Amino acid sequence: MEKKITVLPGDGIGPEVVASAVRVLQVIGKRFNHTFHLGYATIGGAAIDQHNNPLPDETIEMCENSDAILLGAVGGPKWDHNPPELRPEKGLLRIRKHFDLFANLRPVKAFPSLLDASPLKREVAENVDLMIVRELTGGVYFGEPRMRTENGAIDTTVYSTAEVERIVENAFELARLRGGKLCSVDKANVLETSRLWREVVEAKKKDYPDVQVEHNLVDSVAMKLITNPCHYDVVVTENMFGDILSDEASVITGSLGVLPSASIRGDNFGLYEPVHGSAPEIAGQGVANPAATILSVAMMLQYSFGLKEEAAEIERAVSAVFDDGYFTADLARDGVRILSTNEWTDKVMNEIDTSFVSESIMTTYI
Ligand SMILES: NC(=O)c1ccc[n+]([C@@H]2O[C@H](COP(=O)([O-])OP(=O)(O)OC[C@H]3O[C@@H](n4cnc5c(N)ncnc54)[C@H](O)[C@@H]3O)[C@@H](O)[C@H]2O)c1
Ligand SMILES: CC(C)[C@H](C(=O)O)[C@@H](O)C(=O)O
Ligand SMILES: [Mg+2]
Repeated sequence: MEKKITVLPGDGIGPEVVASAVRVLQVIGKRFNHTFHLGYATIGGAAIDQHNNPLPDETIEMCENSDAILLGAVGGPKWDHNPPELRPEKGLLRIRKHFDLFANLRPVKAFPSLLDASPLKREVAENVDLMIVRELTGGVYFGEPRMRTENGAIDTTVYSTAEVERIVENAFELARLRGGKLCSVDKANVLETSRLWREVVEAKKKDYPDVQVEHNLVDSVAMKLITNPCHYDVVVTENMFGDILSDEASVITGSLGVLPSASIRGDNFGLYEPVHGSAPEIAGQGVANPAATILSVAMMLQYSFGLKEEAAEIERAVSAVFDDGYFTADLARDGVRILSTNEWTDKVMNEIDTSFVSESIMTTYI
């Protein structure tokens, strides 16, 4: 198979974890005989510095000519006081909106060898296997008006019925393929958009008699996700609730550094990025955990390219390296071996192919 991937390293630890994920992609390409053509472009703070624009036109153009996008992370203190249109995060929001990537899948799976790194008791965290389906192109992130007023500020949560229907449908389909359980999360006791959300879920559930549905308020889910995470299979929710709940859910696994994500829209195209951010305080030190970005590549292989065996091989390799007792600093505890980002990536590559990679399978286009 031959595919074009646009790589957007971004800011902070973004370039470090993306470099690791690209190396793992190379070794997979070699072992399974695929050619991945990579084109690099800027986004976020790096793009502001070079082009005075967090999402330059040339980046959009390269992505439009690709089969998938791999992104690191954006943001950092350097740009925190920029005007809203010149913030790194604006580039991320724009690329999601431009490509209509409305479904953000954030799987949360406990790796057995990481359980001791979780602040939760082993019996609470083990066997967790849930999927947060976060609506990604609507809600308060994009609603108008948004502005400063004379005596305050305004943000607006907006959802159309169609926007809710498509994400809810997506979640029902996933629940059908997984454990058959769907928890819809809202704040229907307060918000009008949440009451619409609940109505849409109720209407759609007639088409999915095989899926068991519950509605829960977001504040209560924030608590139950920690006290009883095994209860959940698919969790579907609006943009901001999904953002918050997914970072919260990462503590179950031991580190935010292991949570991948896929942002998709119903065809094969998608953007793949770790759930975490640019972690500026550890950037440039070679200590970041690349697992989330490597696992995001696995999601790309599965969702955009239909390469299930290759995706499973990456997941197996990551798990095996943890099982062998190798971790990055975010997962440090007594009795484990701490490796740098690159050393840990080497271990994963070795798991996949002991002879590593030939540069010839990689070509840079554009
Ligand atoms: N998708 C994205 O690009 C994205 C997501 C979240 C935050 N951000 C941006 O990142 C910047 C920093 O935000 P933050 O500190 O709130 O969140 P963050 O996710 O960058 O970091 C939160 C904590 O987790 C740690 N961490 C995160 N990823 C890690 C990894 N791979 N390995 C080891 N430790 C890791 C960090 O060191 C920090 O302690 C902000 O500018 C924010 O806007 C970007
Ligand atoms: C950086 C920020 C805009 C982004 C979001 O809130 O969606 C991040 O937190 C994420 O989870 O991808
Ligand atoms: Mg977030």
